Amino acid sequence: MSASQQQDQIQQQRVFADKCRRLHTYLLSTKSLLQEIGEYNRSKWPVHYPLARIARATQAQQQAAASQASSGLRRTSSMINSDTTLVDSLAPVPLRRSMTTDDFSDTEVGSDELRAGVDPDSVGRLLDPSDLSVLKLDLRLSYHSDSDVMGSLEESSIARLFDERLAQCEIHIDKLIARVTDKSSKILVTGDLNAGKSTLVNALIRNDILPYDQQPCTMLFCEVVDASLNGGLEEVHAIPDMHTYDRNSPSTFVKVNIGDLEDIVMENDEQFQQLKIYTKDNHKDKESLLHNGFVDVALIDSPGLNRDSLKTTQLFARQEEIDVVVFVVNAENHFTLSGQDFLLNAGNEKAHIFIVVNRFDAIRRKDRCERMILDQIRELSPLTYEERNELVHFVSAHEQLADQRNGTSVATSFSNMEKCLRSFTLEQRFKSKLAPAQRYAMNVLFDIQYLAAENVAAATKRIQEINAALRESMPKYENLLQERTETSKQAESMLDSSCLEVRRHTTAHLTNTALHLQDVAEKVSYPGLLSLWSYAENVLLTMVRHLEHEVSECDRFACFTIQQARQELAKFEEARRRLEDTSSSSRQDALANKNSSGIEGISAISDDDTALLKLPAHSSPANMWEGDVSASVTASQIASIGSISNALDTIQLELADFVDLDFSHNWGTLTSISASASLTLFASKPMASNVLTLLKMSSTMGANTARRLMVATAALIGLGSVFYILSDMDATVRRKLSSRVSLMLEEEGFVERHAERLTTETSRAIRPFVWHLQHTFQRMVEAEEHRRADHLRKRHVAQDSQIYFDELRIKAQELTNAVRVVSIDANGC
Ligand SMILES: Nc1nc2c(ncn2[C@@H]2O[C@H](COP(=O)(O)OP(=O)(O)OP(=O)(O)O)[C@@H](O)[C@H]2O)c(=O)[nH]1
Repeated sequence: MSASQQQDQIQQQRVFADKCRRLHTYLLSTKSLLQEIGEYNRSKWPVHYPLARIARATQAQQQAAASQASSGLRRTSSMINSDTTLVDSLAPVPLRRSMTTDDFSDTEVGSDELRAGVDPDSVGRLLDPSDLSVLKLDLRLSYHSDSDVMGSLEESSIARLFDERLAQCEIHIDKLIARVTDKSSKILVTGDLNAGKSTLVNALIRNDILPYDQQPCTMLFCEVVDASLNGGLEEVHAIPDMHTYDRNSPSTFVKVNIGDLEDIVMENDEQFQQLKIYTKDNHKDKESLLHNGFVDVALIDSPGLNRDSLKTTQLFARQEEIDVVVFVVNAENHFTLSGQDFLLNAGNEKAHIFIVVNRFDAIRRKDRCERMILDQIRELSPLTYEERNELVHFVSAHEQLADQRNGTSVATSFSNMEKCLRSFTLEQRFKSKLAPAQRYAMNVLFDIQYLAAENVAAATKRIQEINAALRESMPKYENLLQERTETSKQAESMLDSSCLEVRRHTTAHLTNTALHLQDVAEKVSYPGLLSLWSYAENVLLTMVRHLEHEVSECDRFACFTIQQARQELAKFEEARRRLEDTSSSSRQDALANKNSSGIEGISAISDDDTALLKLPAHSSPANMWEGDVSASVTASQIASIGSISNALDTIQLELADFVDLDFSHNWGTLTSISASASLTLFASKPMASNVLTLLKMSSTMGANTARRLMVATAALIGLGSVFYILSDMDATVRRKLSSRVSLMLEEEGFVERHAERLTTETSRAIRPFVWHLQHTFQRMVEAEEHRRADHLRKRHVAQDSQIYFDELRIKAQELTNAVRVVSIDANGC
């Protein structure tokens, strides 16, 4: 190698190291974007995922694939079929069509639309559902049944699935980071059983170390590395767990004698995951793969593809850590179905595969074989076919080994293959090592842009919907406030007027009753002087009964007033219910519309609100408005009347109730009883003046005459008085008792007490209805306010999300451009 060539290689390694560093940084940034989105998805805004559109696109893709499969190439072997789901989920998703044509070559990724970020046209392209790749949710179980099933998935379930997908992407990025930072290159040698993989590895390192046989023999992965990586010691380490393996820690592996290698390779019973073989490359010059002076290379010999499904799955899983895939084809068999399937899947991440068609020595018509295999490669890996001169080689590893043993020169075809492989591994390390990481990062970043644009649109739509809902509900809210104020005022005023009416009626009615008690007593028949005592008792009882009756009358009036007030309040309640029904039905209509438009967030609020509108049990007595209010009022009034009756019962008949010396109240009666002229004369004057008149007369008539006259007069007066008293006895009883009862009622505040009692009862009977009305209105207002506050809160979240996703889209765009530039200035590195 000339000095200038060496300079070139050093320069290339420097550029490569710089690319690794930059890509490493961008992968970390991409990962932190994913973490940020995950956090946002979990805590603030469930990422809106265009599920239905993606389902439709997926179905279309599946149909297209099915029709392609039925008309053309079969993709899967029977052995792979059982693991398709697992394999698909492990394999990275292919880059979008526009990005796969040239594997990030300058001409392809440097397209104007990508350079400029996402312009309106490219947003249109990004919004194509089929464009979502890495972050596409794995919902194939639902796809085949019905796309509507996917539409029925709840937002929260999708958010959870999306979160899991993000976590998977982060893990994959971690592996890519490990790969980018890994200074060594790993070459996986794979292919069908008995294709000659082990023989090829031996030939490549000029060392007959790996066992080979006509029968299938390689049972586990054998990684061959230069002994210099083990302090120059040639050793074989059998490793049970690759994650814990450390060559300096003997507990993490079992050292195997090289002589026992064949046994362990052929009969591994799943005890070991891998063999690490530290050996010497017997190349004489610096053309050696393992020993190239620039980078540590590992050659990994793998079990045959169609060995068993577990091994095949492991092989697919290992692709992430593999830089170069050398696919060994048996020239006698061409590509088997499992080989075809492997190439198709490997192409998802590695656009270029290094293909070695081995056992070419056994082929008689070589040109025909070559043509047929190249035709297959064109179908399976077009990019590899495009570079077939460098990437497809027809060799005989077996002959090569024999030549080495014999010390004869290496066949041209084989040495050409070695040169190309070295070049592919060393000089095109970007393609083999960095491009998969770059491709994956680009896919993730495109997906982020796509989802960010989707979410900006979803947030904008939600803001518009919330604004419309707020606008629409504003007049209703104002109307509700007005209705509440007016109804409350009217209900209060009805309560006050009812109480006032009852008080006024009770006061007037009972005052009048107390004034006319004597009239009531007159209705009691007088049985005569001999039954005077029982007459007095009857009079008293009649007055009490009358009083009770009149109080009852007042109570009935109060009941009637309460009923009327309740009926009026029931009308208010009816109007309120109508208002409530109208607003809830219009809200349900709005909800139905919103749900059909796919915005589920609002429905969640409204369910809460409906619950709020329901009154608590204690505030909404069952059939409150249907009950008979009179019952409760009557119950209380009886107790009150009882207390009034008891007071009257304390009145005892007294002698004074039967005698009334005050004649002034009924002179007419007295006149009729004293028929005599003298008495008429006396009766027309006060007693004192009568006596004076008598004294004057005595001076003119003489003393004896006057004395006789006076005695006669006195006797007459006495007799008249007695007669008068006896004949006026019933009136006296009525008069005296009525005045005593009146006096007692006055003293007890009979009228005021009943007026107060009935006013209180009326208030107590009506007040709950007023409260209920006010309370239910208040609940309606609160529910509406809660709904409005919730709308505002959701709008705030949507506004934040709008800004967040817009910024996220820009960040992802910038990062996409930065990641893309890593390959633009590749300059052949
Ligand atoms: N004629 C011919 N035979 C070859 C060639 N390469 C390998 N063989 C033979 O093919 C048989 C299988 O070779 P291996 O290297 O064990 O094949 P393999 O792909 O590693 O086999 P498994 O690991 O079991 O899948 C052996 O007998 C080899 O000698 C070749 O180029 N020409």
